[in-house]
Amino acid sequence: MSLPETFISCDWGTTNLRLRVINTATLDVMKEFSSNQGVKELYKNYSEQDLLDKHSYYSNFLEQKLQDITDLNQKNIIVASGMITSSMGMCELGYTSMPFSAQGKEIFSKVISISKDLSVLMISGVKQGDDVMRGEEVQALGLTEYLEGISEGVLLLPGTHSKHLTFQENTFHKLDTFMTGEIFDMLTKHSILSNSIAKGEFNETNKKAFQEGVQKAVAEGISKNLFKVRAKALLDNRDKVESYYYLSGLLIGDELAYLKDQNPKVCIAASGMLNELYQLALEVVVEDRNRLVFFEEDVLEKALLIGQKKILEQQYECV
Ligand SMILES: O=C(O)C(=O)C[C@@H](O)[C@H](O)CO
Repeated sequence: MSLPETFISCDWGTTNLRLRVINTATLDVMKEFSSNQGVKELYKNYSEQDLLDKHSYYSNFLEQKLQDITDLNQKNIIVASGMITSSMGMCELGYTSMPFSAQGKEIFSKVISISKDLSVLMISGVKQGDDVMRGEEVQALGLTEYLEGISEGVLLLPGTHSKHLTFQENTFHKLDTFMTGEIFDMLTKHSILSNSIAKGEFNETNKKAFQEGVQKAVAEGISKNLFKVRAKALLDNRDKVESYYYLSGLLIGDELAYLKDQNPKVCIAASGMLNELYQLALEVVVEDRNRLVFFEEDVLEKALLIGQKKILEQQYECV
C-alpha cells in the first residue's frame, strides 16, 4: 500500500503540543498548530470532568484543533509521538526494549480510530535498564541520518528531561535521563534561590558566569555549590542575571561531567537557547574538540519528521 501524500505530525509532550500537516515525500510543513496545552494540562482537565471517557475527550480535543489546519472530511492519519502514549495521554502504550536500530523496526506502534476518516498511529516509548523515554526515540531515529560515519558515541537530546543515548554502528543501546530542565525550573521558581536570580540577556558577562558554573559542577558536583548562589548574592551582591546563568551552568555541567573522562564522540541536537548553552558547556567539559559533533538548529526539527515517517512506512509495509 502506498504512503498517503500527507500525514499529520503530532508531537505532544508534557507541556507542549504541535500538530503539523506534512508533505510525506518532502517533509515540508504545510500547516501548523501549536500550543502550550501539553498532555499534563489536558489530563488534568479530563480528570476534572465526568461527561466523556478518555478516548472521546482526547479525540474531541484533537478534532477541534485539527479543523483549522486540515479538511476533516478527507482521510487523515496522525502520527503521534511523545507523552500522548503515556498513562496521562490518549491511550497508554508500553515501552519497546532497547536496543533499537536506525530503521526503528523494533519500536512498536498501534493505530487507533477517532472517526471514519481520522486515525492515529501511536508510537510506543522505549525502555532500557531502569530508564524510559517517549518521543525522543523518534527524534533519535531521524537523527541516524545525520550520524552516518560516526561509528560510536553518545547522542544528547537536552530538554526538561535530558536524554543521553549511547549508540554503536547505528544502533542505540543505552539510555540515561537527566532531569536538568525540570530541576532548573523548580529551583528558579520554588526554591530559596529564586530571590537571588533573574532571567536576562545572555551577554559576555553572563556567559562567563555560566562557564564558571559548568567548571564548578565538573570539579565539585552541585550539592556543595547550589546554596552559594544565594550566599554570593548576599555577600558579594552578585548580579541576579549572572546568578541565573551560573545556576544553569551548575546544572548542565553536572549532567555533562561524566563525559569528561570518556572517549566517544558526543553529538548534540537541540534548538534555541538550549543549543547555545549545551555547546558552550561541552566546550568547557570536553578537552578534545574533535570529539564534539554539533548539529545545526533545524536538524532536530527535521529529525522528528524523518523518525515519524519511518514508523509510518513500517505501518504501510505491513498493511
Ligand atoms: O514515559 C514516560 O512516562 C515519561 O515520563 C518519559 C519522559 O521522560 C519523556 O521521555 C520526556 O519528557
